[in-house]
Amino acid sequence: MNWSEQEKKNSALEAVKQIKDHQIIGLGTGSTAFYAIQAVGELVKSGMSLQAVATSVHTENMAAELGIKLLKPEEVKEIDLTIDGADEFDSALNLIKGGGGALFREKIVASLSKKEIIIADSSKMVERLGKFKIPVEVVPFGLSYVTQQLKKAGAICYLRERNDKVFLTDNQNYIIDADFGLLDDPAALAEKLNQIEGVVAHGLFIHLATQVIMGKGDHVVIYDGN
Ligand SMILES: O=C[C@H](O)[C@H](O)[C@H](O)COP(=O)(O)O
Repeated sequence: MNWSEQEKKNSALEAVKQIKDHQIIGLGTGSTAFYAIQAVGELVKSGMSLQAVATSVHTENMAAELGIKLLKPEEVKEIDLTIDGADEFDSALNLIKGGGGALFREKIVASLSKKEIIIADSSKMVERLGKFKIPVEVVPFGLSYVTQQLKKAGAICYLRERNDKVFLTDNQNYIIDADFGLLDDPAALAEKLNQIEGVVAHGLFIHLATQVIMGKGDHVVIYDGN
């Protein structure tokens, strides 16, 4: 296992230690969340009674294979603890998420969660957010309008593709990867993006993370939010 995979795994295993019996757990999406989902599967196998809400179809499938009992978000009032990855985080624990396209469900699950733990390898920590383009999920009907509005706001826009086809999210929407450069004020930009009709969700997660657990070499560093 290379160093970044080891950091991902260490951060995931550290986060999973916070899970208690009978909790409802939010399961993230991506290559870091993968290790956490595996570890939750182990806890269930060892006899813990856990239920989970998944943030993507991919995670849903993985959890089902591991025998983790799944709930739909509409069936829960709140989630005790969510463990998810991020593409970037800063010292205020603001995040960019959505590299895998799961941002909308991830944001709903994060918003339902009493505790949102972000797990990451050390490459994800940045001084200023924005090197990673901001994923913006858009209803196909609104593509042209939203693209124009993002450009007006200063972004260079890339419609996400996969295998030479337009990428579709689990919600059958498109993703525009919006390059705003390095951000001076992520919260202000998040507010601006929230105002655009046709935007389902964007990848700026402001004040949603309770804690970031970052793998660094062979240990982990824990950052707590305010
Ligand atoms: O849509 C995907 C999610 O936001 C992921 O949590 C994020 O892209 C980080 O993924 P990874 O752990 O694979 O770097």
